[in-house]
Amino acid sequence: MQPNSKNSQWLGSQADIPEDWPAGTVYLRAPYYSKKLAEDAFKTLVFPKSDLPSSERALTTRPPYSNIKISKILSPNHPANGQHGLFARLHLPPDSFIISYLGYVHDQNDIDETSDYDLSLDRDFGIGVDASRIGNEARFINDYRSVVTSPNAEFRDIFVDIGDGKIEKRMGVFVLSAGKSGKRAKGIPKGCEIVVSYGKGFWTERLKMDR
Ligand SMILES: C[S@@+](CC[C@H](N)C(=O)[O-])C[C@H]1O[C@@H](n2cnc3c(N)ncnc32)[C@H](O)[C@@H]1O
Repeated sequence: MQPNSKNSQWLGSQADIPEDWPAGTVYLRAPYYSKKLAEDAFKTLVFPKSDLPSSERALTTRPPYSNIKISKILSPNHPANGQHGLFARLHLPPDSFIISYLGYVHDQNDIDETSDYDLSLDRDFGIGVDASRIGNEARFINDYRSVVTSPNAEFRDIFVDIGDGKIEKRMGVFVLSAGKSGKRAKGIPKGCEIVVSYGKGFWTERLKMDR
């Protein structure tokens, strides 16, 4: 994998690579942009700080992430038994930011239809982030179905301050809010698995491919 003009700081130093990281998958510390990504699409993702709407807040985030841990699932009742999942290393309060989802940023002309790690980043430009071969800890987040009764985290747009006066739009993983009734006020307790909803569409496509 070679850097191109759209990429900087994408490869982690060896010191950043987390325990249990799979051999053969590249660990990223920033998104890796496809060289086929059109310039106008790229400019909607990386833009001057002065263009960030005043309603938005810029985050900073980089490894090592002390709040989470990749672990192998060793529970016969878990539908992803034998695979990995992402777990809270400490208590994660409601609405708190967990990590950004990093991977190969691509458009619809450059898509791996078989990937189970491709997350939509910008619907207008048809941009996705595919973490099947390159990514960070977020690629290990499982779907809540048949694991627990409901998700405890979700994806939200985030804006990251990447220095040099630039902002980068990414997908971030957040703990769900406490909810009106406060039933999620606990957030995610230490040791619990972080799970999202992939959406019914993920599983319908999966069933079609399995046929
Ligand atoms: C984005 S990956 C999640 C990380 C994956 N467990 C791993 O170790 O690489 C998505 C894949 O995880 C598995 N998976 C995630 N959630 C699942 C669930 N609720 N039930 C069954 N399989 C699940 C499926 O194999 C799915 O294709």
